[in-house]
Amino acid sequence: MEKQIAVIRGDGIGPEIVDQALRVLDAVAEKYGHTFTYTDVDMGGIAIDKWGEPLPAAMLDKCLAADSVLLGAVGGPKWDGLPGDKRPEKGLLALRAGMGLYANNRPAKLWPQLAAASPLKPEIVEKGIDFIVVRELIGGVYFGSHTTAECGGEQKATDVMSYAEHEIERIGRIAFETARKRRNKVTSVDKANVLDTSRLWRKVMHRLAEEYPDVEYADMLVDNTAMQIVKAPSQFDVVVTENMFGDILSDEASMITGSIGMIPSSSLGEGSRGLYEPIHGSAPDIAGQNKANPIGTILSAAMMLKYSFDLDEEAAAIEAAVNKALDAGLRTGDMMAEGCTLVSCSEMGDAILKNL
Ligand SMILES: NC(=O)c1ccc[n+]([C@@H]2O[C@H](COP(=O)([O-])OP(=O)(O)OC[C@H]3O[C@@H](n4cnc5c(N)ncnc54)[C@H](O)[C@@H]3O)[C@@H](O)[C@H]2O)c1
Ligand SMILES: CC(C)[C@H](C(=O)O)[C@@H](O)C(=O)O
Ligand SMILES: [Mg+2]
Repeated sequence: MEKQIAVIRGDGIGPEIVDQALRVLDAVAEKYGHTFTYTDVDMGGIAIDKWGEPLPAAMLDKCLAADSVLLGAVGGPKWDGLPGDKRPEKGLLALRAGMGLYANNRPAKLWPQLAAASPLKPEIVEKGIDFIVVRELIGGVYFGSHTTAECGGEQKATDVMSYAEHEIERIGRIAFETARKRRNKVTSVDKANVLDTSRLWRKVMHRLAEEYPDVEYADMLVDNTAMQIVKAPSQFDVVVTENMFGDILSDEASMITGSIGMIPSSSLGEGSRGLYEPIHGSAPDIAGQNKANPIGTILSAAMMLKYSFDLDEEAAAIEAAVNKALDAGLRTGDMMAEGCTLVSCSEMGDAILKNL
């Protein structure tokens, strides 16, 4: 199979972790007789420095012309002072919207080897942590208008949150279909006791739940969900929610599985082309030190093989190679535990490559 992949290394630890994922993709290509070619795309802080904007139109075009897109992470303190529409993160939002990627799939699955790295009590961990946050990705407050204006002698800032029924329905369908392939349970998370967007969200989800009578359905308020994720995570199978709630809950969900550095994600729209990225950020505190955990990015590459290219066996081979590295007790600093061996980002890459 021949595939062309747009590669966005981005900022901070982005280049380090993406390089490890590309080594793994190359090894898979060689082993299974595929050809993967890569097109470099500048996005985020590096694009601001080079081109004056976080996602130049030509860079979005490169992504739209590719079969899929692999991303490290963007952002960092260097660009923090910039206005909202000029920041590196704006490039990421423009990319997601420009590619029409409304469905962000963020698995929170505990690798048994990392049970000791979870901050939860062992009796909670033992019950199992294996759920998916299905996050709406191109609507809500992220994409409403953002303004700051003078008002009565002080500044007033406004961010508008809105959702149309069709935006809720399409992500809801993804959640119900995903649940059918898993344990048949959807928890829809909202703030319907306060927000109109959430009341509409709930109405549309209830309509869909009637279409999927075989799927167990529950509503949950977002504050309670934040609490339930640490108290009893085994109750969740598919958690579907709007953009900002999904951003926050997926970081929380990642941490109970041991480390945010382990969690991959896929972002998909109508076609097979997707954006694959770890859920964490550019980790400026450890950037350039070869310390970052590359596994979230490597597993994102595996998700790309599976969801965009239908290469299930190849994706499973990558997951098995990661599993072996964890079995051997290799850990980057973020998930280090007693009795394990501390390795660098590239050494983790070496081990996963060897296991392939
Ligand atoms: N998708 C993205 O590109 C993305 C996602 C989240 C944050 N960001 C941006 O990243 C910058 C830093 O954000 P932040 O510090 O709030 O979040 P972060 O996820 O970058 O880091 C939070 C903490 O987790 C650690 N961490 C994250 N990924 C790790 C990995 N792979 N291995 C080991 N440790 C890891 C970091 O060292 C840090 O202590 C900000 O500019 C933010 O906007 C980008
Ligand atoms: C960097 C930021 C815009 C982004 C988001 O909020 O979606 C990040 O936190 C993520 O989780 O991918
Ligand atoms: Mg986030």
